[in-house]
Amino acid sequence: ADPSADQSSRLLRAFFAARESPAWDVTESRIVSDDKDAIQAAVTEWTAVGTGVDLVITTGGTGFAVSDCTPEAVKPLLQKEAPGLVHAMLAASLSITPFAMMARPVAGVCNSTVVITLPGSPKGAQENLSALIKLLPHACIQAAGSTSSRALHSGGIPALEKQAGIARSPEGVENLPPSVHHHRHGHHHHSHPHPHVHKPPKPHTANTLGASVTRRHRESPYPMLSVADATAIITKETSLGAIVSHPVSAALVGHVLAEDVTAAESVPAYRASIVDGYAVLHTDGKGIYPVTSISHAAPGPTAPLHSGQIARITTGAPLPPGATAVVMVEDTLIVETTADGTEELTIEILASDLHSGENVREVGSDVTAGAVVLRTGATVSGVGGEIGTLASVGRSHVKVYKKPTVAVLSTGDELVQHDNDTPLQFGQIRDSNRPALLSAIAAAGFPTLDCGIAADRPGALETALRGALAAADVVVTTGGVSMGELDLLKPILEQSLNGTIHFGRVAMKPGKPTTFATVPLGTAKKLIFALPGNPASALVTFHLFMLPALRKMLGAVPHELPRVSVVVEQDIGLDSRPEFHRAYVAFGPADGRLHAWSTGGQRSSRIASAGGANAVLCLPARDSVGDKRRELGVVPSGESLDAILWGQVGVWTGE
Ligand SMILES: Nc1nc2c(c(=O)[nH]1)N[C@H]1C(S)=C(S)[C@@H](COP(=O)(O)OP(=O)(O)OC[C@H]3O[C@@H](n4cnc5c(N)ncnc54)[C@H](O)[C@@H]3O)O[C@H]1N2
Ligand code: MOO
Ligand SMILES: [Mg+2]
Repeated sequence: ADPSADQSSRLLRAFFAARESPAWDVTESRIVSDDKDAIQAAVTEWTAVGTGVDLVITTGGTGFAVSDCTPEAVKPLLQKEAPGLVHAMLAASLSITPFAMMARPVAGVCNSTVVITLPGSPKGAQENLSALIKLLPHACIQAAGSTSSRALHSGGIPALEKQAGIARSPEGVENLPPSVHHHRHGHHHHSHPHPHVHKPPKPHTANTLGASVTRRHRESPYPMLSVADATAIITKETSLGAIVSHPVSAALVGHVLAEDVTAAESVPAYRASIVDGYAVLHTDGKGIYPVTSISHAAPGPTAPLHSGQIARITTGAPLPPGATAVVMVEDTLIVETTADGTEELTIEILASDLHSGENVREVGSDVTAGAVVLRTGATVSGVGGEIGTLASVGRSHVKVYKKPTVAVLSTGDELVQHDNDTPLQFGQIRDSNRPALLSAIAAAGFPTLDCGIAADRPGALETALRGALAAADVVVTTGGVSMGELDLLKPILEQSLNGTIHFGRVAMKPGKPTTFATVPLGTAKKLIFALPGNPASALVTFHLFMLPALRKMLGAVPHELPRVSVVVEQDIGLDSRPEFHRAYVAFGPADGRLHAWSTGGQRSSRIASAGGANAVLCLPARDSVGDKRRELGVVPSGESLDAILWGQVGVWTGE
């Protein structure tokens, strides 16, 4: 009777408008009288084949009053009834009020559209809808006949079934006959203006390749993941590299062993002297003895030693057979030389209480043949200990996990090679991401492949990506993953490369549009990190997401970068997103703690914020912290924060 009194419709529209990821688009609402034919006419129109409406909800007319006839009107239109939805609504309402016993909702599918009858009371309607809302995206996708994440870019049903749910079917409005199309966007109940009357119609495709800019998404269809969830997905999708045989050489450094290494031979392989001095029979004791032979650390036979004789010997040289101990030269005196004074003839042994084996390295006393000297999972460090151990037991090759080769591709028409010496044209910038990432990846020990710059055109991007995928195990791109009409990475990954986008947005600063995908290629599954174009965002997300994944492929345990507690030496401002604030971390000898300083302006375009940084401070979102920090909007100087280390910590010299 009075449309302005329609509370339920307003509340339900607000309910849908408040939901993001997935977003719902309420395209039309209408008031009809409690008349079975009028109700059926409206529902039939909206659920007709080809309209693309995913969901029709009614509110009102579900009770016991004489005029209540909504269930009677809707039920015969349903080709499939959904008693489960009805059950969920009733259960939710019954937990709130016993009057729910008198509700008579129906729910089901008509053509490709889900239809639900809600009660008329604003509160009841919202309670019932809340009970179903999590499941509705999935229900709509099923009803629309699409189950694949690929529909995201091909027709408007969002990815990730469990989270999805834009109120559209794959047919999309563009396929409608003109009359219906006109109706969908032209006909509105007079007192219920179209909710998007001030905006162009919502697009039904996310940067569909070849579609015009007017059809791009105005809200990202990708759910916003937490950093932890995004990390977990990457870890799950990342597998150990293949096991390969690698020469024991400097190039082995940084690899992780894929076998237990046993010693094929004993070290030492002969009884060797630990000191420079004289080999003796320990039972002979103090006294003057003739030097009857000489043993140097060199291959070759050594004459046997008998009681009453001694042999001059150097460190590491083989003991003459029969010798049982070695006396250091410092514990002897020279008694007699040859006439020309160049050779020793007799020596006085001053040491007493010699025991058998004194100053002797027995066979296998450093390493016994057959013993394990290095275990699977050991990292061959640059310290040299592992290479030295492998060399000492005679290994020429060892099994390791293959290091992934990483291809680096920059995208963007504005980019020029950094060392191009012609002056920049208006609108050009130098490509800083590629040299920065190539260096960071190489410094972390991974082989790299420079794939240059790809233009912001689907064909060029696809060709560049295919080349990178064919040549490398992991591909990293920068740019083209946000909301611009030339942000083409996501649609190309899905539509052209048959890839799966595992996530396309992360709740973090910088790095919000960080995208992670896998692409099947033959029997292999290649990883693609499509990082944001902003230079600081690219470096932060590389260290946070990609470097740990590369380390996992390598076999490193743990594969995460070290996380430590630091004392901040300045107030550090908090953002509404969890932030990774570039910082310099140094050890303070005075208090034995790690201290941190900001690298200055943190805007994601400012690559200098990563200059001098050896860590990022892990700042919680402002709203998530305790009262004091929230009020101040800062973590005050002197307080502690977690930091993720990117490089070696410095030492605080007090300056
Ligand atoms: N409407 C919205 N706009 C933007 C959003 C958003 O959520 N809604 N997110 C912003 C955030 S956050 C970031 S980060 C960027 C990400 O942008 P893209 O990944 O799409 O990258 P581009 O648009 O291609 O470039 C962004 C920026 O970075 C510069 N760039 C790109 N490549 C390089 C390179 N190799 N070396 C140096 N600089 C590079 C480029 O010129 C742009 O200035 O989107 C925001 N927008
Ligand atoms: O996430 Mo963006 O990386 O803030 O600039
Ligand atoms: Mg962009």
